Amino acid sequence: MSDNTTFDYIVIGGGTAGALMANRLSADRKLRVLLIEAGRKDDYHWIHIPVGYLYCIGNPRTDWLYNTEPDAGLNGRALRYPRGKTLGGCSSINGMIYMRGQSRDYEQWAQLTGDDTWRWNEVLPAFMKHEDHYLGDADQAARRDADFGRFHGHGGEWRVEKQRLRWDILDAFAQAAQEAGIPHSTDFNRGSNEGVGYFQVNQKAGWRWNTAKAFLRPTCYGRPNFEMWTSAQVSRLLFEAQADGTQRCTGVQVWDGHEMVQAQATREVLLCAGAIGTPQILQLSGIGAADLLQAQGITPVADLPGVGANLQDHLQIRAVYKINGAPTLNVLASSMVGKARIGLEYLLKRSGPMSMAPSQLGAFTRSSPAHEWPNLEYHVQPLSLDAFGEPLHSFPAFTASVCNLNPTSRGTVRLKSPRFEDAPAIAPNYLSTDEDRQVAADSLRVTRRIAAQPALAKYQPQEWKPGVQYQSDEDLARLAGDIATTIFHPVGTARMGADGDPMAVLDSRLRVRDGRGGRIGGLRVVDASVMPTITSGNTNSPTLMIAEKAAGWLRAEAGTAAA
Ligand SMILES: Cc1cc2nc3c(=O)[nH]c(=O)nc-3n(C[C@H](O)[C@H](O)[C@H](O)COP(=O)(O)OP(=O)(O)OC[C@H]3O[C@@H](n4cnc5c(N)ncnc54)[C@H](O)[C@@H]3O)c2cc1C
Repeated sequence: MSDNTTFDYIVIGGGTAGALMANRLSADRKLRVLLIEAGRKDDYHWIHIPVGYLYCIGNPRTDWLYNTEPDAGLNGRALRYPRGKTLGGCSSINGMIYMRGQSRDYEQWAQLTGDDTWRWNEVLPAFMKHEDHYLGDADQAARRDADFGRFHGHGGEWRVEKQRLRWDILDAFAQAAQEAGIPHSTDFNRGSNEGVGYFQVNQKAGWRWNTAKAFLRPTCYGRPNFEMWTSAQVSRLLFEAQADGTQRCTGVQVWDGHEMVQAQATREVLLCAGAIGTPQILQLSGIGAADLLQAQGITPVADLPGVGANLQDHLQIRAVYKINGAPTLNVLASSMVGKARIGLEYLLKRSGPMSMAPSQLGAFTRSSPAHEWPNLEYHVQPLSLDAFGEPLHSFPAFTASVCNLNPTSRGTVRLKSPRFEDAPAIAPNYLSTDEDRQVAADSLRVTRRIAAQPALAKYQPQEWKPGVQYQSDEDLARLAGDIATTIFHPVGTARMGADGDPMAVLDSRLRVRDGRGGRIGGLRVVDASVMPTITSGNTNSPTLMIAEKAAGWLRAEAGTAAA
């Protein structure tokens, strides 16, 4: 920590969005940038070996170890709710799937905010700016199609690769999905992700590619205008009343593990603490629903009921099929010999199950013909278990996990106490609308239709969960509540929205509103919490896109856009 604790920008959270923000802002040597991360550096081997997510989730070295409140839609179950607590944030423990969502998601954001900057054609360049797609590599020229350059970037920091392993059972599932009418897809990232195919992943040569490696390590660490505090948790924001009666965020208060310290920002504080951390910090700082704050003894700075509301997540319903005659991880990893073979393959070739993203095969389709766009995403895995953190089953099986991409259920993140050390109450309220329960039941029927196709017949799939005896809408929705879990995509808890929208926490340029029609100066939120609606896919790369756009605006405002 340097003696001078005054910076141009302070970035709170060195996760997905925060790492990119810190990189882009500190690229201008005239700007002093401080990055504050509650977790430690990402120098832990299981972060970098792809299969290591199994050992990072539930591990205090890398995970905040949150749990949800008991959830009525899940028949009273509470879920483990992992969030990355290390440099790279969730990108250090996530499933590495590279997915932008669907063009309609961004058209909807533009409509909800009244700002065309969020339209698909306007966000596409921000996705591409930091992309380093393997098909752009010189030796891949023959494999590119004519449209590749319209949709993909090369030479940026964010590496996208194809996976390094395939499984017979997943190939058969892909074939069965096509027999059930889902087209084959080689690229889920061109605006419509409809189809079935292997996911592309954020890996480089068989290692996880997190945002710390992409945006911090090669560049920021060597910049004299960049400072980073790790194991440092922001406890609240600092404000000063201005002569015109408005409030300005002037800095942060930080617990450095020994004492409370402060840092000041002359330009802006960027809140990039994620969909749980960001509403928690805002509420601790007096920005939130006034009644909630007062109940915790916190003096409101801005009465914004949208802070911590609008929590949206994808709920994955994990149907398990026992099979015969194909290798699955359940069996391969059950013996010492199998484990040794897996280890050796990774050591020698950086391939095999240790290089495996948790889900390799994906599919996007509709729960019923009434849906104009695909509203379901499949993550198909050559393994099965009762719950993450539990051992693999001893019998050969695959899991066809399906999630509703556009849930209408909304949850909350609310302080339980005014102490920054205490986790907030996370209540996703899964399956709390009739529409979501109907989609859950219909999605399990789509899974059954795929499993019944000829391509899978030779493996004799038997539905182990939820079980063929359950057929009615009511049974299937209830059973979904038993076998479903988060797919780790909380968003929307400090959402942007148009002027006059009482639940909008931010304007469309991510500035924090003051609850009286104005803005709080010097403060923006830049992370997954800003999304008004969840994207129709995995949420990491959309969060990077948001940060790329915000960084562009800040650099333009600082007069250094071209630097
Ligand atoms: C297990 C798992 C699997 C996933 N799989 C995928 C996938 O395959 N593909 C995909 O696209 N998405 C996936 N996601 C989701 C995706 O990773 C997230 O949506 C994305 O990383 C969110 O980025 P963020 O910047 O909003 O937050 P984060 O990446 O969570 O960053 C927030 C950072 O802020 C820090 N922080 C929080 N509070 C404080 C504080 N008070 N003081 C200082 N620092 C603080 C945190 O420690 C963290 O480093 C997954 C997520 C998880 C957890």
